[in-house]
Amino acid sequence: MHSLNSPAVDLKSLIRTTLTHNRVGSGRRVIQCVNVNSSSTPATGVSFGSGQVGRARYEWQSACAILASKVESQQQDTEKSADGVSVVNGHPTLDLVPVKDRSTSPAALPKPLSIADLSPAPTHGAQLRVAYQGVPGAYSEAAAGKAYPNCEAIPCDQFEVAFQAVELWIADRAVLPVENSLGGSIHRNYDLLLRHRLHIVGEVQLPVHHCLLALPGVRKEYLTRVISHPQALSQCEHTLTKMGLNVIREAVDDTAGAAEYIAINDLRDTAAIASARAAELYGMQILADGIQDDSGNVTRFVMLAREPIIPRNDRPFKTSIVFAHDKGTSVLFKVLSAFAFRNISLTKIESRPHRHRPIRLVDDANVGTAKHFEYMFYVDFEASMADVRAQNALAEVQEFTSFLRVLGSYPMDMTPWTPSSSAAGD
Ligand SMILES: O=C(O)C(=O)Cc1ccccc1
Repeated sequence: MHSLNSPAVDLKSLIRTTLTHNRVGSGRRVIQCVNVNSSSTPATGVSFGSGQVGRARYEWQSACAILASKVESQQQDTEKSADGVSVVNGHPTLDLVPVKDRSTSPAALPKPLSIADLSPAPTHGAQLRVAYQGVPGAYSEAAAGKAYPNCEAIPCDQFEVAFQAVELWIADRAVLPVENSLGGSIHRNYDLLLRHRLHIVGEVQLPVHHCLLALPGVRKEYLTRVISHPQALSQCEHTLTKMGLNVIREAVDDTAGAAEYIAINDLRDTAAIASARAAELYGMQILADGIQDDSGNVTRFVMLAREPIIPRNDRPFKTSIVFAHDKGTSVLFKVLSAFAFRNISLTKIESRPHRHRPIRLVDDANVGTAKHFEYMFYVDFEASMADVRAQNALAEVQEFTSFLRVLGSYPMDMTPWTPSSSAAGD
């Protein structure tokens, strides 16, 4: 997949370049941020609701982080309860800054945060800072606005950067798309949830209404290429074919970034699949509106924070867990029955290859060697960790599993259902 906003970078080596790890005094590990980009143009965050509140990137870079063991995320830690600091989520309204109030020049829009910006913010006001992957006009930005209407949305060039922005206190929350009703799970983001130590503190479901965008004056017949986020491409696949477009599809990091790329490079043979807001921001025309294959196209995002919220029982909650077992998948039935016996509904189950032990070899002298795949299972269920049924179910699950972690217990998005209209006519 191409990254349009920045050249392809090896994140690990960038982290090594940007952050020097020292030991001080007692042997405590110190992560020292090096100002690698002090001459760069300041990046400002998009503010929802209350107008633009700029925050200069060089301000962030002026301070150094002393954050013991916060950067290197550890995998496979067992967390069996969720308690801590309260965070509110799930506000129903979307309150974006009107595009006409802002400059429409791409150069005036906030630049996505990159790994070079990962030094901590100075003390800040009450406005919540929410990191998302993409550039302004991305659906993740809209999800941030739905979850936290008055937040300052901070664009990041990679998901990894959005996670680290929260871990390093540059942002208070990260918003992460995890699944789509048409395209399915965004697998990479499940892996990131496991690799990092952030907690899921909320979810929002966003109806996604895709448009086909091109530069002004470009006609469909001129197009040879359509670029977008892989999820957006797959959500519009049938409609693109029905439209008779003879184009190659190319995956890029985010939808709005695709529009920005076309605008910056004056590409007259390329269209982007992105939001109407991205069209306005980057001066693109909408060639076709509502090109998702299904009008009920909805993406689920989760909000992440450094601390879990205190689970409650007075409104619908969901809990997300991940578990593994070292003796294959036979444990799955037992785990699922722990929920079934307590009448707890599962809303989602996903399996991902076990990163450290993807294959288990079982030798049978007579017939050869069986190669079993090993998995991490992600399960969402409809109960709060404050609910004794959920506590008992997890106590039982713990008996069967070699690894169990509660990713978060958080309020369900209960906003009314408003499907977006689609060109597919279904
Ligand atoms: O690329 C974006 O705009 C995103 O936020 C990711 C995405 C892509 C397609 C549907 C929903 C979210």
